[in-house]
Amino acid sequence: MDGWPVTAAVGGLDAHLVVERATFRLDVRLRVAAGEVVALLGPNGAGKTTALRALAGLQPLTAGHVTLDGRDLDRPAARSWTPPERRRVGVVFQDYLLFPHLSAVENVAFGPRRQGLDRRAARTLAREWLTRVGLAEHAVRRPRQLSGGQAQRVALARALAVRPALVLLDEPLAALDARTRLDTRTELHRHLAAHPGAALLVTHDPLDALVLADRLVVVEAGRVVQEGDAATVTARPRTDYVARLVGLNLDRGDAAGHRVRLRDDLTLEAADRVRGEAFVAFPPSAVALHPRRPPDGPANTWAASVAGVERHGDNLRVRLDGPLPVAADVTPATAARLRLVPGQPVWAAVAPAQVRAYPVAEV
Ligand SMILES: Nc1ncnc2c1ncn2[C@@H]1O[C@H](COP(=O)(O)OP(=O)(O)OP(=O)(O)O)[C@@H](O)[C@H]1O
Repeated sequence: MDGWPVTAAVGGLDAHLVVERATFRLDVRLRVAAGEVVALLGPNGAGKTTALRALAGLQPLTAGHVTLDGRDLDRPAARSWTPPERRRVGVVFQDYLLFPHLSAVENVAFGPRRQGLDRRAARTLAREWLTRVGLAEHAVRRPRQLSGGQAQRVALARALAVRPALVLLDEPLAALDARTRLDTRTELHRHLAAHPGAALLVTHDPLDALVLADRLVVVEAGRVVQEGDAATVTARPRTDYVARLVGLNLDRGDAAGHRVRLRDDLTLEAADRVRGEAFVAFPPSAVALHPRRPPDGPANTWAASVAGVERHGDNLRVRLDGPLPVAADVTPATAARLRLVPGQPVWAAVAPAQVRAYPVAEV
């Protein structure tokens, strides 16, 4: 028993997804309110696809439940199970985009037809949806006569045309080139914002998550490691994966007031006052590099060596070895002046005002 009330999800998704495999266990609780867009993020193999497949009904649960608008779709303990085609769930999956032998309008009309609409009404509805996604003039084309971006829009129209209580999108923009991706992202945002049901989106791209989602849920190794609105998750990462995703350096130590002791030989001064176990996070742009120990006081400086240098926008990103393995962003001029080559010893400094500290225990 997972102890969640059966009726909790009136108007949205309430799920406790437990899927056991030989070498992997997914155990994730998810709630998505009607009208809310949630992004599911995580590294390769974290269980994102397994979670989407379980919600769609393509992967039965081992335990837990999927409850949509107050109705159980899967609850092994009660032997309750609804097959995929009877779930009010629309999917936009990479390996399941469109029926290749049907035209765009037939693809979109397929779901409404199966829901009982007659042929003419289903086609009218499908044409309305194609107009809505800007593809009215492509209605009779087959999927192979469409560009990747157009096929993606038809797939979205097909998913939304059945008025799903939940729409699931698996990396909806991954296959698109940069320009198409930008336009499609903007359009997708408009359609998801207008969708009255719940929406769950899997992505590797933090930008997609920030633009499209109201809330982020991060999974690693089958578990939720962090969730919250974009502002909180990006400002207060709680795992290395999330820190990399949002581009921050992250470490943890023991805090007393503004001081956080990370190692015996390294204490950082932070902008925030915390007590007990704490994370510290700061951006690579806050780390200054010096050839020698900076003269103006020992606060937040440490000796390091250059592990590697890579391009990062207009600047260079320097990976440092030493007591604090962090990244520092420097201008090409600074890199040249410091002769930053692998193995080079440097001094790193970070201003206390730029170091955020927050408790490890979630409040
Ligand atoms: N059919 C399967 N049989 C057994 N194990 C599987 C199967 N499909 C996936 N797995 C395992 O389940 C785990 C989760 O895989 P899943 O595809 O859900 O991850 P993901 O987060 O979607 O990853 P990616 O970002 O790489 O798509 C992995 O360890 C994977 O190896």
